[in-house]
Amino acid sequence: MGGATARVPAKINLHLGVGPLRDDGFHELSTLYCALSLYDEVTVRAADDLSVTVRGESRRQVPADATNLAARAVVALATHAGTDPRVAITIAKNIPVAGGMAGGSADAAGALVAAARLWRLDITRDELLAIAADLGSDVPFSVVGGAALGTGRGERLLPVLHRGELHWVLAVAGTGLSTPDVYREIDRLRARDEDQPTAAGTARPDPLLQALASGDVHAVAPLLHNDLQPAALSLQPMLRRTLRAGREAGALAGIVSGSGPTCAFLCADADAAVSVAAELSGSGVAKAVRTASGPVPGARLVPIN
Ligand SMILES: C[C@](O)(CO)[C@H](O)COP(=O)(O)OP(=O)(O)OC[C@H]1O[C@@H](n2ccc(N)nc2=O)[C@H](O)[C@@H]1O
Ligand SMILES: Nc1ncnc2c1ncn2[C@@H]1O[C@H](COP(=O)(O)OP(=O)(O)OP(=O)(O)O)[C@@H](O)[C@H]1O
Repeated sequence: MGGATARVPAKINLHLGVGPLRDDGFHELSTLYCALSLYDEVTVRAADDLSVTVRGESRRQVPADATNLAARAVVALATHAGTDPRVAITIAKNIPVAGGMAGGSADAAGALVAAARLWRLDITRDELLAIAADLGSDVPFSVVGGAALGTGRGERLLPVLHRGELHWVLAVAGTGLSTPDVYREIDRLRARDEDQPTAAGTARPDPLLQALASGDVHAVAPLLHNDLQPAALSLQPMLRRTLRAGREAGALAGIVSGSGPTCAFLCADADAAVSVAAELSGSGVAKAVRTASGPVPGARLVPIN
């Protein structure tokens, strides 16, 4: 029986502005997404039952049942298309789990793209993106990739101009953070300290957009911003040490990635990233240290040889 495989990148948010809590339980965002060269691979094959197999070091942290976001994606697509959803899904997991890098969203996006191919669906990009948005706020970006401005709850995307490649070091923490917990914590901190001088809210990050278009990493570095960082630091105070260690190791800037706890360090070039990664690895502040670059394209079918 045939199969299809999609390769999907992780993401970081170069800017994450969090506005007010909406009536539907989501926060209004203004975010600049960037896809990074750290990939999961999702394969779907026709089968007698819907099943999920996860491979990779972190496989035990990922549900291998119908609650897996990739399985939910396949069911949502099959329902939309009136197709039998029974496929065997295999996820080669490489993106940190519960790390703030949209790992589950990447797998959902990969499952959509691979299943659409397996079933030879005649589905428009907009239909696919609408299904993606129902699965999670980050899923449309995992489909699209590159660099994009996200508004609404993060699902409304506008591609942005970017020049050159940015080089990153990622410090992966030993314990994950739950995204809803981090949003709840920012609400708690905001209710406590009504004055939020550093919050970006829903303003568009124009200076960062210009810096990204110019391709000047030294202009980009001081403009990285994450409104969720105080909440992630409040829940995992050790991350302060990680951020300090990255800067001391020679990174131009460091931020918590999305809802954390992965910390992302922007470096001057690929050589600098290798040297920062080596130094961070020795400092013992992270469970794992990786290098990656971006922006890279979103979910793509892997050609079958
Ligand atoms: C932190 C980010 O990764 C930044 O890109 C995203 O905002 C999170 O996106 P995601 O993991 O796809 O999140 P979803 O699965 O859509 O939502 C999970 C939970 O996160 C919170 N959530 C998410 C997105 C948003 N704009 N406001 C929120 O408050 C809500 O409590 C929601 O129930
Ligand atoms: N395919 C999947 N991969 C990883 N986690 C999954 C998957 N499906 C369901 N989950 C569950 O979702 C939780 C969040 O995992 P995920 O790796 O997506 O977090 P995240 O990267 O912090 O998300 P985001 O950056 O989108 O907020 C995990 O604890 C896991 O139990």
